[in-house]
Amino acid sequence: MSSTQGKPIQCTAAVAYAPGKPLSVEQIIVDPPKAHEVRIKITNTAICHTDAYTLSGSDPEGAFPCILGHEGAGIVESVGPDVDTVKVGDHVIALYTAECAKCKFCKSGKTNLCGSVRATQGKGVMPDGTTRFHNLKGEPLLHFMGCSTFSEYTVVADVSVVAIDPTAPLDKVCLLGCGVTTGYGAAIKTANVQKGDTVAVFGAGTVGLSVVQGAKAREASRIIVVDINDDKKKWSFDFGATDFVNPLKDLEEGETIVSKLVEMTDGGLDFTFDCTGNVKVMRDALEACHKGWGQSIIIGVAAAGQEISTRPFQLVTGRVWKGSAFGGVKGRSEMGGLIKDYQQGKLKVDEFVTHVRPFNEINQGFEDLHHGDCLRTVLNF
Ligand SMILES: NC(=O)C1=CN([C@@H]2O[C@H](COP(=O)(O)OP(=O)(O)OC[C@H]3O[C@@H](n4cnc5c(N)ncnc54)[C@H](OP(=O)(O)O)[C@@H]3O)[C@@H](O)[C@H]2O)C=CC1
Ligand SMILES: N[C@@H](CCC(=O)N[C@@H](CSC=O)C(=O)NCC(=O)O)C(=O)O
Ligand SMILES: [Zn+2]
Ligand SMILES: [Zn+2]
Repeated sequence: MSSTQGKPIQCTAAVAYAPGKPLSVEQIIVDPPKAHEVRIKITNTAICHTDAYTLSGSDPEGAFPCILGHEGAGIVESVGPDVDTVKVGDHVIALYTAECAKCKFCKSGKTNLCGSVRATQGKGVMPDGTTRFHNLKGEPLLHFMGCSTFSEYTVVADVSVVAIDPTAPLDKVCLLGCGVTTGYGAAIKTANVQKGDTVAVFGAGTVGLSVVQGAKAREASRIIVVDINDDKKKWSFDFGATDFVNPLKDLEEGETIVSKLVEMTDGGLDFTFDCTGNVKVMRDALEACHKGWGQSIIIGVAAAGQEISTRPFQLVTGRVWKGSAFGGVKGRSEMGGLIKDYQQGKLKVDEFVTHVRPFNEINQGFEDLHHGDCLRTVLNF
């Protein structure tokens, strides 16, 4: 039993008090876990583009003040009553896509989305409707995506955490909490890319490059990365791309990115993936699909008020628009397999860690995201 069990803990966290404002690195109080809750000592967290999106104020679910962060790993400090899936000392990854194994979604066998805690998660509270965080003035602080990994200690629902092999390095596998799993899973689960398929990936960030490595693992014949930043070219080839197209530089007069891709692949792609969150790119990605069967997978998160559009004829003629959350991966039952793939050298993770910073440099970590030389910044507590 830990000496802190059952007691509030004072620790460092980064509080998002208002959209568009830097995070405030300060001391907060983290209450003990209630029934079916787990308190985790976070050792490492990375910053995902989605954290920046919510902090910017573009997220319709964004509620402040809150503690952001959802790509984190750590060690269980204590558990509340009725928790039997993890125990004190377990090494864990927080899951923004819960898996309860009991709800209609989990039992359907058709989706990795779980209905057990999603409604309260979207409101920034624990399943009982309250928060476990407050600042030193006693003001409550909201949770985020059921994870809130930008705090040295966090409390999550027991369905939102998975124990992992303790030999896996937490400062690397924290990336399996979102970006790497999302892209890799989108290729191998949502799209289920097969040997010989042609694939185009729009946006060569951590998510897009993870799609690339999933497509490569499935032996896709052509993996074309489309990105507006030439600095992403080398990484694209390193992760398995066969071609790189920069639509700002590589198009002839009269050519569009759609016509270029259709021409490169004799009629269009078997699979395309949007990993940008830009709705115009989503349209291009759909329209670059092969007539009759091409599927376009939307992964990117678009700002509030944005909508996708295309001519319905694109769908009438057999192209399919799909979405993917957390790569279609069921976190509690499938994370162990991804960790094994990583440990056996089949899944690249370390290569995404381009920047490492102490936790108190978190605001500089958000700045890193805007630079072409950054895939992921990992923060150490
Ligand atoms: N559905 C899900 O489960 C998840 C969704 N996401 C979402 O996925 C998206 C990608 O995340 P992440 O990889 O972390 O983000 P990044 O910002 O690292 O990657 C996005 C990439 O797209 C490039 N890009 C921007 N605009 C265009 C364009 N018009 N055409 C081609 N490329 C473009 C960016 O270039 P530049 O660097 O020059 O801006 C960057 O290289 C985000 O929208 C994120 O919110 C993330 C995780 C899970
Ligand atoms: N809150 C946003 C929705 C954001 C979103 O689509 N999130 C992705 C994960 S992004 C991770 O970095 C997701 O999994 N969505 C499924 C879900 O249940 O949230 C909004 O309201 O637009
Ligand atoms: Zn994310
Ligand atoms: Zn469920």
